Amino acid sequence: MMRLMEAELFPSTPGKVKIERAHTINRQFHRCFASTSTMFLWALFLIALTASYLSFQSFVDTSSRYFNASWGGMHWEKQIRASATVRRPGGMSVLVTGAAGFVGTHVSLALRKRGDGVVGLDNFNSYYDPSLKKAREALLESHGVFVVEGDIDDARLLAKLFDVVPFTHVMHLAAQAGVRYAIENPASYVHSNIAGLVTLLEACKSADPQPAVVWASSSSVYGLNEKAPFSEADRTDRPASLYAATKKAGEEITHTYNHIYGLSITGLRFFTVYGPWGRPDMAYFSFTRNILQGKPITVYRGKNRVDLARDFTFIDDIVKGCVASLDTAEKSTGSGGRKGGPAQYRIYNLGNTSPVTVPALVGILERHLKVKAKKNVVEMPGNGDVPFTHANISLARAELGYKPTTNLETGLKKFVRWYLSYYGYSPRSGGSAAEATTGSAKSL
Ligand SMILES: O=C(O)[C@H]1O[C@H](OP(=O)(O)OP(=O)(O)OC[C@H]2O[C@@H](n3ccc(=O)[nH]c3=O)[C@H](O)[C@@H]2O)[C@H](O)[C@@H](O)[C@H]1O
Repeated sequence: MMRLMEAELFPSTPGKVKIERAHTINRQFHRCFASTSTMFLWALFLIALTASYLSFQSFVDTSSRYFNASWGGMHWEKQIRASATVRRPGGMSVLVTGAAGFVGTHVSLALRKRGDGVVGLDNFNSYYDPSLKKAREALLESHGVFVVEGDIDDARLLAKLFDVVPFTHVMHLAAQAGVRYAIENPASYVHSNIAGLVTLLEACKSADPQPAVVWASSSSVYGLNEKAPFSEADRTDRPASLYAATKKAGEEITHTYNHIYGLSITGLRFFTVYGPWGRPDMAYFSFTRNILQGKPITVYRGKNRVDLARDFTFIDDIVKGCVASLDTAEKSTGSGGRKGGPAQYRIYNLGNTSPVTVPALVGILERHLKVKAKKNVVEMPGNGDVPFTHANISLARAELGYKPTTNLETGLKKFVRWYLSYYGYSPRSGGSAAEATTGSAKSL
C-alpha cells in the first residue's frame, strides 16, 4: 500500500503520468498535503505548548530557588554594603567567616565597635545548638553586623561577596571544631577544614584586590610534641586527631597559596579558648551545664593517673591577638590570580602560658557555681586528646604586642555570669545557682 502510494506520488519517470490519472493523483496529493499540513500545525502547536510549559516550569524553579535562597538579590547586596562600610579613617573591611561562632562573634563585634566594616558568613550548622548561633547573630545585628547565611565551600557565593565588596581582609574562623568529634564525623572536618579552606583561598586569590588572610589554626597541631612550652618552630608532624591533622594541613595549604599567588597569610594557633558565648561542646561549658543539672561529669585522666592540662585562654585575649594580627598584616601582593611578589606568611601561638589541670578547672567551676560536681574519673580514651598543652607566646608578644591578661579563675567567673544570665538562672542571694534553678532555664 505504502509502495503504491509512493509510486503514485513520486513516479520514477517524471512526465510519464497520464492526464486523467494525474488529476486523481493531484486530488489525492492535495488531500494528503492538507492532512500533512494539519498534522504539521498540530505538531507545531504541541511543540509550542510543551516549550511554554517547560519554560514556565523552569521559571517557577528559578524563582522558587531565588526566593528560597538564603542569599542574593538587591536588598541582600544593600545589607552587605552597609555592613561593610568603614567608619574610621584607615579602617578595614573584613569578611569574617564563622561569624556566628564563638570566636567569630567576639572578633566581629570588636572590629565593628572600633569602626571597621564587617560582613559575617556562617552556615549555622547543627554541630551544636544552632539557637545559640542565632542568638549571637542577633547580637551582631544589633551592632550593625550582617551575617550572610552560607557555606565557605560555596564558590559562587564567595565570588558574589567579593564582587559586592572589595574586602581588604578576611578573618577566617569557620571550621569544624572539636578534637574528639572527628571520630564520629570525619567527613565534616574534610568538608570545612580542607575543602572549604581551599574554596575560600581560591576566592581570595582571584579577588582584586586580594585580601590579607588571618585564620584559625590550633594548638592541636603540636600533637605528640613533648617539648614544653610549645614554640612555633617545634615539630607539628605528629597530630593525634583528624581535627589536628586538618588544621596542620591548613597550614600547608595556606603556605601554598602564599607561595603561588602572593596571598598575605597569618595562621593563629589558638589554645583552648573559653568564655561568654562559648561553645557548648567544650569541657568547661558542658561541665557547667551538668553540674547545674545535678548530672555527673566525666573527667579524663592521662596514663599513670596523671591529670590532663590545658593552656586555657580567655576569649578577650584571643580577640586582641586576632585584631593585632589584622592590624599588622601586610597587603597581599597579587591580583586577579597572579602573584606580584613575595608575601607575608606568619604563624603565631595565641595561648595563656599557664596550663591548668582539668580537675583544677572543675574546682574553679564548683566555687563559682557553689555546687559540688559529681565526678567520674576515667582514663583518657584514645580518641584524639593530648596530655597537655602549653604555649610559648614570645613571638606573638614581640610581633603583635600580644599579652594575655585574664587567668582561668577570672575568666570562668565571667563565663559563669554569662551562662546563668543567658540560660535564665537567677540566683537568690546566698543560694547556689543550682538551688535557684527554675523552670525558666533553657535547655541546651
Ligand atoms: O586548643 C585547641 O586547638 C583546641 O581546644 C579545644 O580542644 P580541647 O583542648 O580538647 O578542649 P575541651 O574539649 O574543652 O577539653 C579540655 C580538656 O577537658 C578534657 N575533657 C573533655 C571532655 C570531657 O567530657 N571530659 C574531659 O575531661 C579533655 O580531655 C581536655 O583535656 C577545642 O575544643 C578545639 O576545637 C581546639 O580549638
